[in-house]
Amino acid sequence: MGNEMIDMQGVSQKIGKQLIVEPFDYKLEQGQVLALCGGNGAGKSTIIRMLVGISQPTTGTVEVGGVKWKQDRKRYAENIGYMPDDFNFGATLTAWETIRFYAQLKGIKDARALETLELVDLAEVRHKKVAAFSKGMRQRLLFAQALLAKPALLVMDEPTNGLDPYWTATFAQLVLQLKAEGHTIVFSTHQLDVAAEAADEAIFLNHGRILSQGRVSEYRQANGEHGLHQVFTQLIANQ
Ligand SMILES: Nc1ncnc2c1ncn2[C@@H]1O[C@H](COP(=O)(O)OP(=O)(O)OP(=O)(O)O)[C@@H](O)[C@H]1O
Repeated sequence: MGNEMIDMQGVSQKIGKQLIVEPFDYKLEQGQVLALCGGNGAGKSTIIRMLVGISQPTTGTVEVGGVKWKQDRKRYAENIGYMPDDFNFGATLTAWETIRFYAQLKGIKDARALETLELVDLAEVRHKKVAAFSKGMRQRLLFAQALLAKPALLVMDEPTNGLDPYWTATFAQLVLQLKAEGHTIVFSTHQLDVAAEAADEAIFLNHGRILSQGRVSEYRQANGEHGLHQVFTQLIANQ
C-alpha cells in the first residue's frame, strides 16, 4: 500500500438527472499539493465538497488518511481543514472574536489562534470588525480558520479569489511552506500560474469530466514555461 492521503475510487456526482461529475479515480500521496483547474461550472467545488464530506458521492468511495467518511465521520473530519468559497463570517464580530470562536470549537489555544492571524498578516487589525474588512482580508481570515488545527489535509476552494497580486504570490509561498511542514494540500483555482507555482499535481476539469491529470513538472517539461496554460487551452479546444 502507498502512502496516500486521498484515495478516490469510482467517484461521481449526480444531482437530479444531471451528471455533475463523471466517474473518476484519483490518489494523492501525503505531503503533495494538488491543484484542481477548470473554468466556471467545471465541477471543482463539487469534488471539493465530496472530499471534505459535505456531500456524498453518488457512486464510489472517498478515503482521507485511510478513513472512509461512513466508517468514522469524526476521525475523517479531524484530518481536514476546509476553506470554502463564498463564505461570510458574522459581520458583527471582530477578526479576533471570529478566530477565537473557531479555535474554541476545536479546543485550540489562543496562542495558536494568534499565530494563524500572524501568518496571514491580520494580527495587527484583529480587533477590527470583519464587516470593515475587504474581500481579500476576509479570504485571509478564512484561510487562517482552515489552518487553525494544523490539519493533515488542507482543502481550499478558490483561495486566491479576491486576493491582490501581492497576496496571490504570498499564498503560493504559504502553500509551499505548509507543504514543507508536511501538510497535504488541495486547492481549486482559475489561476494557472498559482497552480504552476504551488502544486505538484494538477487535474484539469471541464463540464464535470477530468480531461487530464498529471505532474505539474511533466506538463512544464512537455510544454515549456507556459505548460499549464498550454495544456488547458489544448484540452478545451479538443473537446
Ligand atoms: N445543488 C446543485 N443543483 C444543481 N446543479 C448544481 C448544484 N451544485 C452544482 N451544480 C452544477 O454543477 C456544475 C458544477 O458546479 P461547481 O460549483 O462544482 O463548479 P466549479 O468548477 O466549482 O465552478 P466555479 O469555478 O464557477 O466556482 C455546474 O453546472 C453547477 O451549475
